[in-house]
Amino acid sequence: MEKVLEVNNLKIYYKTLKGYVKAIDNVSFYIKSGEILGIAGESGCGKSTLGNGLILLKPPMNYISGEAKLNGINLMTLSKKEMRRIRFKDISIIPQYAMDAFSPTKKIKKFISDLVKEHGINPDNKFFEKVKERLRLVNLDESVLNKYSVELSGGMKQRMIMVISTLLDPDLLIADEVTSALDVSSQRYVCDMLVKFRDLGIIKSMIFITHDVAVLNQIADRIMIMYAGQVAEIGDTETILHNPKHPYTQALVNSIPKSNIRYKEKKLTSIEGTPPNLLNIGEGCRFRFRCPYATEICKTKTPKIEELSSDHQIACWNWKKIEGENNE
Ligand SMILES: Nc1ncnc2c1ncn2[C@@H]1O[C@H](COP(=O)(O)OP(=O)(O)OP(=O)(O)O)[C@@H](O)[C@H]1O
Repeated sequence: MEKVLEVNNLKIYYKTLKGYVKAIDNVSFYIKSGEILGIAGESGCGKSTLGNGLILLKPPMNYISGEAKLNGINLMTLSKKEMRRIRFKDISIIPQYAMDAFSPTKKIKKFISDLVKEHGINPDNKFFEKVKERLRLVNLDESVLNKYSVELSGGMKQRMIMVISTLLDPDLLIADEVTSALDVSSQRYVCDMLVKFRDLGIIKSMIFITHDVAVLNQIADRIMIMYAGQVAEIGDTETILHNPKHPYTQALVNSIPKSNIRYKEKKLTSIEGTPPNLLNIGEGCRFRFRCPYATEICKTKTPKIEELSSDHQIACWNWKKIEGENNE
């Protein structure tokens, strides 16, 4: 099994005047070649810090320890120059709010030309033939190249961004909240397109970040659930969405409106409380303040990642007890 990305005990903190915000705190996971890993969790759990940190570690982000190896090379210790060579080509990101990144004063063609020139690529006719081929793939007419971004709809812009971010066929694409500003049918289209990009080998693998765990049913092979800067549970999509073991994953999945129940009729079971402040946060399970199953050990010791199978990991002291109670 070829691992495109291997993250081990990664810690990325924000340095602030009051201390460290422990946004990524001892996070480990991997992504196999050809795989789409969904990352979900509430706002502030560290999803974007993880995605952005893999691409560009910039202040106040501080790399503390651990590793994130892309094809065996630890991204965390690369120089700025080395990272610039890899970015866009080997690892690429569609950042949150990417749609706002287009310049209003540049036509799309000029925007693309300037971008690729920064990465040492000559935007000649041959290059634009490839761009047009990719545009056809996402059902965009090549005339969009001569338009300004304001002339494109939200869905068109998102498709344009998918094309641009994958132009150099990166091994790993990080898609951060790419569906959150879209209506349901555009969401589905974007997911289908990204899967197609993977199936065609344009990208090898992908991290798909979202606050909406339900979307992952359409796109992810495996899912990593994060809570307050740490991993709560990782498993294949079927397990996470239909047989989760961590109480946080269970609460998150229970809050998904079921498709056979009309939204208004379904009383959503929201998770009471809010995530903890990550500033100088200490030991103990970070979910304990909201967890109905928390016990003494949860207050003092951070749960270790336990391997239920090679593809299913969980960080909860009490998952077996919870399972026993649920089965009673
Ligand atoms: N520049 C910063 N300085 C200090 N703390 C920050 C900074 N950016 C983010 N944080 C904190 O880091 C933690 C993780 O934030 P992050 O944006 O990665 O979460 P997220 O899951 O992507 O949330 P969202 O979906 O709202 O972007 C949060 O506690 C957040 O307040």
